[in-house]
Amino acid sequence: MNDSSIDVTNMTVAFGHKHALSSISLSIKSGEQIALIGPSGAGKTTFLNSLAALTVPSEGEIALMGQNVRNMKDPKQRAKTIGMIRQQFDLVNELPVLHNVLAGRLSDWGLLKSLLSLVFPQEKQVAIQALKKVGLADKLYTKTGLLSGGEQQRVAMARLLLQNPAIILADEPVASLDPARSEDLLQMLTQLAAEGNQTLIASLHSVDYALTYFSRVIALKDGKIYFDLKSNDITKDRLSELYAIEEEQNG
Ligand SMILES: Nc1ncnc2c1ncn2[C@@H]1O[C@H](COP(=O)(O)OP(=O)(O)OP(=O)(O)O)[C@@H](O)[C@H]1O
Repeated sequence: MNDSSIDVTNMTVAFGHKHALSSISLSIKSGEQIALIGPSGAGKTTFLNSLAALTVPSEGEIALMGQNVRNMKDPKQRAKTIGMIRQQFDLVNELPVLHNVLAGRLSDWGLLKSLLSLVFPQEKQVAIQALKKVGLADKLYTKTGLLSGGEQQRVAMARLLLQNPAIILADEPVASLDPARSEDLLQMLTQLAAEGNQTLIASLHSVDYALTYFSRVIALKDGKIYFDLKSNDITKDRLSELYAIEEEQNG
């Protein structure tokens, strides 16, 4: 049975006196696709970073595939469990596209073999297949830094295909893309995750994209869950309340 579930219990993340997240509890089943929305500063990035073990909660527990994240020390196991696409893509600009995609195998192979892997034809074929899937087969040997933002995002997705984690986290994956490319990327990301039976959580600033591409939407506000609903059940009023700018009460 392919388990890629997530269970968060009473998670609080504090930065000094500031509570970026307060007592968050939720469960996500294997294969669910979830959009994370909410105003700036609501805690979306902090939530994703906590699942990826990049931020350590001050209280509470996170279980990925039934295992406590705190005990997941082995980088190989972590890479098989969680993969993250971030706004800055984390690609090496000086290297060709193909090398960046093969870096998806880094945790399996170590740096040297990943870089040398181009001499192993079958590994190269796997990377080429991934690049074909994201529509970049003609850019194998292009220097990654010369690609547009949208193309670089696709390289990051191809790398994720090679890493093949059980859970995919995407932090504002379309932030730097125009509307057509944003739709294209979200379509591809949700389709690839569905094909791989991977759990997907993507934070998005666009409510339209959240409602179009995701069946469940979790809204954060001031570090708390504001709502956790099926897309079909979300009303305009709830969204207006979520994004309302609260006036400072003076005097
Ligand atoms: N390393 C940090 N140190 C101190 N405060 C932080 C740190 N990281 C986040 N915060 C604070 O925690 C809160 C949540 O930030 P977070 O980046 O998670 O929000 P977000 O919902 O992702 O925002 P945005 O949509 O603007 O990216 C904010 O008030 C932010 O200033």
